[in-house]
Amino acid sequence: MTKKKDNIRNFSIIAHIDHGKSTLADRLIERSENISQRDIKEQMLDDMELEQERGITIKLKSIKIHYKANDGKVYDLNLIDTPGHVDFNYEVSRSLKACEGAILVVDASQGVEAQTLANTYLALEQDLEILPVLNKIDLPSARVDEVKLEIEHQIGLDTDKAPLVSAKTGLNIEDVLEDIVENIPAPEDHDDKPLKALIFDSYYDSYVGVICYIRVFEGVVRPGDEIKMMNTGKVFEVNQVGYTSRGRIATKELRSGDVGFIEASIKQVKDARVGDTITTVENPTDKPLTGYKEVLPMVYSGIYPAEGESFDKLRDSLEKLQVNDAALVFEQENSQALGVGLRAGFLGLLHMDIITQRLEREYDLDIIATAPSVIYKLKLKGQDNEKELQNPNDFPDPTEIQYIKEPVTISEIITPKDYIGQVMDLAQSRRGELINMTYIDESRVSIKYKIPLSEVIYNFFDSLKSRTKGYASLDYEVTDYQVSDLVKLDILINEQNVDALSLIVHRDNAYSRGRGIVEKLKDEIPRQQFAVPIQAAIGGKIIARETVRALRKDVIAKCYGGDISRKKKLLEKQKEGKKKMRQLGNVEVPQDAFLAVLKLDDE
Ligand SMILES: Nc1nc2c(ncn2[C@@H]2O[C@H](COP(=O)(O)OP(=O)(O)OP(=O)(O)O)[C@@H](O)[C@H]2O)c(=O)[nH]1
Repeated sequence: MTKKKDNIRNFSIIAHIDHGKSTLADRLIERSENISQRDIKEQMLDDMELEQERGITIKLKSIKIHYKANDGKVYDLNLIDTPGHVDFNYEVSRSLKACEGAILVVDASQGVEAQTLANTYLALEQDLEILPVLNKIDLPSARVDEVKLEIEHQIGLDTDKAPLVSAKTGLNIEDVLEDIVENIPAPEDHDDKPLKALIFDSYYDSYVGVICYIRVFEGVVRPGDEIKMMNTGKVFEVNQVGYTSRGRIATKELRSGDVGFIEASIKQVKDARVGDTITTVENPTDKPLTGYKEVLPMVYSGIYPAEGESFDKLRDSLEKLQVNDAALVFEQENSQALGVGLRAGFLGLLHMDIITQRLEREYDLDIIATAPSVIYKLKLKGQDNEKELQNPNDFPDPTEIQYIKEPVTISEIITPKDYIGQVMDLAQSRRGELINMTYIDESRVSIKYKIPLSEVIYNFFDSLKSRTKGYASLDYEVTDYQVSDLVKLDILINEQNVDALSLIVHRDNAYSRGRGIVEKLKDEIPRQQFAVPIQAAIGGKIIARETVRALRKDVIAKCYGGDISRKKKLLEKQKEGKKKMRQLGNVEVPQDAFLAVLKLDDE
């Protein structure tokens, strides 16, 4: 039998969003012997500013907790943080692979939700021991017994001994730590084998280069070792190894079973990709760990500097973000309407939102993002190969198309049964095909649909939330490509095609999308000296039209001598409108108009 590293436990915390994962992590870390209560920042594992504001976990990290258990022994508990959003599922799976077990946090007032299940499945795929914990038992709305039953019925986990905690007040936190020590398997001892370590996160630091967070499965790694990334083939010399606790703490080596970091003067995270296997050049292991995947962007959008901003600054800023984000890709593109910009690929809309917000906040840039598009597969007549298509402006002449395929998802929606009707309405309006519907308990159902990805990314989640008063949850995965009747929808302002507003849509939705957009633009575009027609068209055929009527003389002249505050208001309004205008031909269009197209809702 293989020897075990009996003083080590490697675990993650998994949960549905907002069920208290980060709060519980903080409480566990507080119990660590070498960190005093005072040093704990709120939400210690989520230390990026944006993460804190949005209350979500984006970057993975690990932290070592020294815990003296009831058996009198001191354990190294390595807590590995996982992001909580579907966009980052691959990273979640790599983090879980680094562990032997997972704490499944379930909010005792909310019960099992879509992501509770989805994350549990991810953990089961990695063969982890899963320990359920009921959180928020301090809430009057907590329904411990019911939620225990839900966990037993839906997930099949025994909840008899599940700790009942309040991460907020710290109640029963000790039970969780004891549960970890007793029930999560210790890692195996393979110190004598060649090095085999998994990168489960990598992060760029401007002083030391990329810091790789790793789990060593076999062998030992020390400073001075020449290491090789088995999937990318890159070779580096290790400068330092160690673990994270209050900060990064250097050690002389990391051995099998350990979780820690490696620094090796690596310049960009692309060279130390999440999921890659590290071995040594001198004594390499024969096979890399399984499950490595190069993360590929799912949605693309044009990112343009706003009026008065420099393109070079935009490109430099995105390059800086890319150093730390292997999933972010971009290339230059030109728009007639918006000039030189970049076409960037993202894992999903949240990822896109995070990047655009970071550009605005950390790099102080004003940008315009065009409507996100998924990646289509296109085959032209007389050609043998499919091509990828993600920019509406590359849409070919329809007569040349043999077929276009679009990515489709399996989407699981969990909702209270009172909202089944609304959910089905929504899914059907988004070209959803029902796969099945199962009752989770008397009050809630899980509904599975096959829905095109483009429909899921287009406000689906927000519409779902508003139709179900926030109760429904969503999880989706792209499973397939299917042939679809897609067209390019053009938007014309003052008879000129605005390429940055073009979209690829399903023919059945083209009319309503076109109508929605022209109506929205009519509200967004201020009156000019002349009437401005706004049209939506498919292949030159106009399908919707609105007109922004011409301005009547000076707006202020009318309230001459009148109420001064009203006059001020008007002026302010004009000024605000002026602030972010974009000249399209001879029409001034506010930048917000581009956003309006993105935010368009069908409610
Ligand atoms: N009443 C009560 N509130 C809690 C408890 N644990 C967490 N919360 C609150 O629930 C909210 C979500 O907690 P987080 O720890 O941020 O949840 P999370 O699961 O980490 O969320 P993500 O990182 O966004 O996935 C916060 O407002 C917490 O203060 C608890 O035991 N009782």
